[in-house]
Amino acid sequence: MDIILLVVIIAVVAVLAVAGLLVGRRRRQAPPPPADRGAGATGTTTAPPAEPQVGDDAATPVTEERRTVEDVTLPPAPGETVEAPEAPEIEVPEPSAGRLVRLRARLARSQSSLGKGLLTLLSRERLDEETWEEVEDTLLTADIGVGPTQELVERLRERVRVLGTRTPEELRTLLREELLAQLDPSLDRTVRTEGGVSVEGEERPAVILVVGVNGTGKTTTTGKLARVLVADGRSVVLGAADTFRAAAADQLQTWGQRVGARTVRGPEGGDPASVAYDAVREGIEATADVVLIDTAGRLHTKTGLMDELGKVKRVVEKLGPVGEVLLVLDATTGQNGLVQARVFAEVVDITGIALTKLDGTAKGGIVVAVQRELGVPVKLVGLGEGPDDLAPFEPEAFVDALLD
Ligand SMILES: Nc1nc2c(ncn2[C@@H]2O[C@H](COP(=O)(O)OP(=O)(O)OP(=O)(O)O)[C@@H](O)[C@H]2O)c(=O)[nH]1
Repeated sequence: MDIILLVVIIAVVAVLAVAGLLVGRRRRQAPPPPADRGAGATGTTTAPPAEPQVGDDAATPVTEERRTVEDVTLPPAPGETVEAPEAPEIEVPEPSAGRLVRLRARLARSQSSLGKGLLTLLSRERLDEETWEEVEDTLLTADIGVGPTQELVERLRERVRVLGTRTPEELRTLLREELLAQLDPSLDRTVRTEGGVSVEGEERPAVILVVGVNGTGKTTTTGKLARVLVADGRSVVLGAADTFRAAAADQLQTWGQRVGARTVRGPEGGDPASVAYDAVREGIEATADVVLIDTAGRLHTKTGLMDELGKVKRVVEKLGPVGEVLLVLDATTGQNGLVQARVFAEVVDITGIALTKLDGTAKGGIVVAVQRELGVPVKLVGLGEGPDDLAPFEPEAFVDALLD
């Protein structure tokens, strides 16, 4: 009998000890503060209580209001249609035709010292040596370059001499013609967006490589160009081959999303050529009209740049031809821009120039200088930070704005 009593006592003590241990462990696992549970439920009295979390103490009383079936989002019943989450609104950019005319006031403002300055000088009663020197200085200050300046001054002197007396109208016409001649209006300035054909004879989207030093507005220009192309009825795939900076890919993707263009990107620091290849493949699969590839220009040595851009081009050309290599130059950097242009031209065949930030400099003459330097036309000009502030370059509209 005594033994049975002893066994019962030992069993009771053991059960109590085990129960004590369990309760102690639970207490140590502090439950999360109520505010952390269920984002959005904080601060409101009507919000449904949060879902219980793993590790919550079942003994903690639920003091919040009970949720009703209306408060809980239930999974759809079989066959029930669910509304898709709202897609980001796609913008309809304005057509590219006539953009330069729209932006004319901006050009007139920034370049007035060139156009109006020249007109004022040429309207002087006596055109002596000193005045011609001032004409020359005005042209040089506007970064037209030494060769074109000498040519222009020579031609102006000759024509003014032949003209004799000059009316303001005659002077304007004369200056307009001579400035226009320096811009060479006969150059083909269309951005090449016709698709190509692969070596196997299959149709391919047009491929445009955008190159240039970082900070010139390259990524912004690629994004703006996507808008220009979409505005003109082309479907576009973007390739974020500037893999050095994740923010550049994010920036490009945002531009793309705004006009419904997909952006192909790779890991930060990944192989730019591989991103470019994937972008073109995506363009082929999606039967896009144009694949626009933003490349990196952060390379300090010419060999590095050559290796990288050369590789991007070679790899892309395995899929189809590259129709256009656009060099982005910042007009505000003046002669430095020309140095960059020279380096890039040695590395890759440039087919067109996009000159940015013309709204922020009086040095519009760089258009003439860079065309002369590379023998390649300026095809696009950037005239502001707005999404539609990139315009196809039209020499006539440009000169008219200078002389406004
Ligand atoms: N005023 C003006 N600003 C411009 C123009 N084009 C670009 N920008 C600005 O120039 C700055 C640099 O542009 P980005 O596109 O970031 O330059 P990036 O060359 O791609 O440089 P990374 O992003 O470092 O590769 C941005 O603030 C643009 O808004 C232009 O035509 N006019």
